[in-house]
Amino acid sequence: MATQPELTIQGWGPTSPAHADADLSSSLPKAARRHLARELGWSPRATPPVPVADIRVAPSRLSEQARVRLQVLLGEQNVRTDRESRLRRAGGKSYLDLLRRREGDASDAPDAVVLPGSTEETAALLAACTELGVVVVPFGGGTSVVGGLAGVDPDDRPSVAVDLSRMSSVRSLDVPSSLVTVGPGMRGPALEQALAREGLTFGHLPQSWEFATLGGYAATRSAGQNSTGVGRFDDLVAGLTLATPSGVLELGHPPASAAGPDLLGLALGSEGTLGIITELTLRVRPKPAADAYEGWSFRSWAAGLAALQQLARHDLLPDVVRLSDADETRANLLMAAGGGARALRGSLRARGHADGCLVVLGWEGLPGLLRARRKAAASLLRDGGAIRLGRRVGESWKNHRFQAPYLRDRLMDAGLLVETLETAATWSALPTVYDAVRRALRQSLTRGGRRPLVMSHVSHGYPTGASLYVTVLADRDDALPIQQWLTAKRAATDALLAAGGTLTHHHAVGADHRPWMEREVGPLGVEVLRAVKSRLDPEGICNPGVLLPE
Ligand SMILES: Cc1cc2nc3c(=O)[nH]c(=O)nc-3n(C[C@H](O)[C@H](O)[C@H](O)COP(=O)(O)OP(=O)(O)OC[C@H]3O[C@@H](n4cnc5c(N)ncnc54)[C@H](O)[C@@H]3O)c2cc1C
Repeated sequence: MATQPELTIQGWGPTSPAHADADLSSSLPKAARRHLARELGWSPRATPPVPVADIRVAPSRLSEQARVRLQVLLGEQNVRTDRESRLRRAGGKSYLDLLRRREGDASDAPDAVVLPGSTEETAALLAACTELGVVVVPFGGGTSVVGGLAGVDPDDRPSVAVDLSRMSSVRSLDVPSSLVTVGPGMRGPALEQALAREGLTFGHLPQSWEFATLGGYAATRSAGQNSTGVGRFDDLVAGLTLATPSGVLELGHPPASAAGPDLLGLALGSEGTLGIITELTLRVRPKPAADAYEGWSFRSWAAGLAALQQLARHDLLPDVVRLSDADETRANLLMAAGGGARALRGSLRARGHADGCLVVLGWEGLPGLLRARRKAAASLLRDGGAIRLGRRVGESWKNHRFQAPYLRDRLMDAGLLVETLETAATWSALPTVYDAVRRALRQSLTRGGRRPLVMSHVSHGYPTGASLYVTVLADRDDALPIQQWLTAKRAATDALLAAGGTLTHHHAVGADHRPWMEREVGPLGVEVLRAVKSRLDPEGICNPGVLLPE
């Protein structure tokens, strides 16, 4: 089991503090900084995080009796109550998480961190915690952006973060069946490395790929940048093991079974509320023999959406599809430094696409098939009014696909609110949802004449619709930063649901979306989920603060 780098406490990246020597001027070209200042009415100001040593962590509430019991089960070194271990497992990486950590607040840190090494140890741990009245919060990569690790318990019992990093290796590989079985703490880079030796790939590439875990993806029903082609994470799970306080469930029967409702679906997206995923069997595929990433431009958002809908209808969606609206396109073009980017901006202006919408398409697979799909799609795109910008734009996106979270830290350092939200809608509802979210965010975040910048893209296409991903930047209200975002998020969520969007397309429910869960699945739906939970987790110790409404 190789050691995986730890995520920094107050931001993104493998070191702490993240990229300490980088600042906004070295991270963002001058033209992009000027654009942001103009759009937002914001002047960069230094708002650095407090030193990590000053972050407040309350004393552990785990009793001596509980600590000894867990140590007997897992070994002394796998039950940790030191400040550093607890601080590193406090919450996730949403804007609110980062704000709190940057301000020196880690009051949500677990009382201890425990590291089971097997399904049997995990099951025994859950049984012991049920008896002891200790809450368990599974901890994968700690990249939740919806408060999935908040550990809030209505009964205020002590809590342990169950760190799954000891279970992070490939357990078996069945090449003829294209199946790999892994531990839940494994991350994408390590899995890809192991599969590459056999000419295989898994291909799930969310932006958090460097740090998130396979167990976390399953627990949140994640989607990756290539999900239009390879499928969402839940499509790629052939089976899993779920350790619960009431016993162990082995779910999923590849290649297929008609034995009643699929119980595997209960574990996918369960966010640690039913138990802990201790093993996953995943579908893999041969490494693509060829790929082609390219850029196209539409004159308008509406034209872009219509063209993507045509591609979807004719089963011609590429493996990666990202259509940016005019605001996101402008910002992306300004962020790309160098002569090539300047020439591209000039050429778009000359062709009447100065306020156009960029779409990145990524194709992967066998060369002949790839050529045929691209050719057929190109003809539909041209019919829809698109102009081809070539491979350079697509390759540039591909090369920078994991960079945005690093930039977020620098923007926060300079006094900005930076957050994202996401939804999905049918092709017919998508334009309304887009308008509604933008309006709600703009109304909520405009203050003193300063407006936010709301940038969106459509990605993850389906025959029936697509996901909508929104990035919002605004001048931060330094007096009430948390309240500022909570108000905006509430307005945006109400608006997108009213317009026909889903509560979440891939970030999951966590603590943040709980208040709307009943609206998504209905009161009876919530009761069904509660009934399952009370059978598997009778004392309600499994991540009580998420998914199900209070
Ligand atoms: C910068 C950034 C970019 C992101 N980009 C994407 C993206 O492109 N696509 C996407 O889908 N998401 C994205 N996310 C969100 C996040 O990465 C996903 O939700 C991911 O699936 C979480 O995985 P994790 O291992 O970090 O889980 P954690 O954050 O550790 O946990 C998430 C939830 O799952 C539970 N959990 C974790 N492991 C297990 C387990 N083994 N058994 C049971 N429950 C478990 C936790 O208790 C928690 O409720 C992004 C987040 C960040 C910060």
